[in-house]
Amino acid sequence: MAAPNKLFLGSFVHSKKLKEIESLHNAAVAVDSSGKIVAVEKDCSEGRARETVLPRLGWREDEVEVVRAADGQFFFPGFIDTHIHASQYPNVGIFGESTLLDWLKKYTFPLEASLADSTKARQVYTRVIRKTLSHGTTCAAYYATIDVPSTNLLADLCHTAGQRALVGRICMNQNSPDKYRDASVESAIADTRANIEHIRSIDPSMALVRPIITPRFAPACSVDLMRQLGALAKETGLPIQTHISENTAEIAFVGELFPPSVTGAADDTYAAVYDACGLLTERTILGHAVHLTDSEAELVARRKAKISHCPCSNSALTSGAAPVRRQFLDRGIACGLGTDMSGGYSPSVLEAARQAALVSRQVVLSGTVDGKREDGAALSVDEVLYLATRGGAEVVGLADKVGAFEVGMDWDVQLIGLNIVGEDGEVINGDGDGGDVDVFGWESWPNQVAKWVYNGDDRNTKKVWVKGRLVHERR
Ligand SMILES: O=c1[nH]c(=O)c2nc[nH]c2[nH]1
Repeated sequence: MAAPNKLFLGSFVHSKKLKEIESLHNAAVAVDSSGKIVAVEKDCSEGRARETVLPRLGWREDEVEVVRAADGQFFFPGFIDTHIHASQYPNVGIFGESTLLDWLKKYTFPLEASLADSTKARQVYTRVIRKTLSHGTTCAAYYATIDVPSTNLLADLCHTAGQRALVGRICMNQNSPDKYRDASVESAIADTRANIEHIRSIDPSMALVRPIITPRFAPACSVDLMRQLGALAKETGLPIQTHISENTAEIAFVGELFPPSVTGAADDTYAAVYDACGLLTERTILGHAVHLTDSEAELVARRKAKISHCPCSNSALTSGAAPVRRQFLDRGIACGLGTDMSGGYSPSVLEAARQAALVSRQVVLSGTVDGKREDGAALSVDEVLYLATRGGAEVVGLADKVGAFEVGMDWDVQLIGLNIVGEDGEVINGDGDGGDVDVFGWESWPNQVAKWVYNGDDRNTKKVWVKGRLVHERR
């Protein structure tokens, strides 16, 4: 049976631009049976919506499902996690004192290798999808593992659960454990193609799930492998995801492994290595980019590659504080947020937004970076929410499809609920499960949203839809 047309009523909050959040109250948004927004009406009561909007759309009242945001609730675009390792979820919060290269060896490679067990993979991936949806993540750029069947399974599970996803089979053929690496460049390419074919078979129009070419990071890939993956991306037009300049030891290792004589690059910088291999494209998502030099950032901007800022992980693994404004935003580089679970300790993009705001203040406090003052580095609530939604949409190549309430976009949305505190100090609305965000009634809308950003969690995410389909409801 076709999904019904839907009419959403109440308050809507979304980013218009990087520095501008818009709140619409007493508004109506109509969503057709394919999940597309077909009308956005400001100052529109339910009665007016029924009298004018529905007839204009040719919709019969009795065929329309009406969803109302109650007092203390508002609709907000779904979050986009631009960098998340689905396979690492069981390790979330487990990183000890390690930094990137020893963390990979001690915690990460053994866990990823173990997911070749299909029972374990199903258990972990099912949980990851449920968990991220419950935190309002409507779209995720997932790294899986090198194993084809379980990576295919992740794609299947996203498709069934209704989560929009980019799913990547990891490629790594050097500086990796003997039992967890691609046997050859040929097998890595063949396995990547097999994963691409599988995803095309379950979602031929890539409406929900699409493949993404995934060289893990330069140290784990030979030049030949990176070049062939660059060629595959060109041949297929598919996006690419990888890591760049996360940690200073990693960057030094890249310099040792890939001198210009090996890559043919102009220099031995990390970005130049990827560029020489055809991996720096306008469809490339670069995770981290904490320590890019100015000339690397300029190269990234020229190639129109995108950046996933992963503040939780950058702090947890002591990688550094990325100067987001100076290096990315001021250069016009598209930037979104990544949880980078389990380098990051949380599956929540809201947590990543909060940490992006806090880490940006650490960048200010650091005074100077490379002799440059960082006074303007602090990111506002409006800016981190932009990165979590519209910025992320641009990073994953869906800027015209998701991230805001605009006619023509898909209804990928979360319903947020906050506690309203009555005169007796008790919460007077909701289901008694409203989390930590208490609203007293005198806060402006921007301040209510700020309270959600700094104190909210999955208890505030009451419902989640992707392409108009309800994919999570908090019980
Ligand atoms: O945060 C990270 N997580 C990883 O799994 C990884 N692999 C390479 N570089 C990485 N960084």
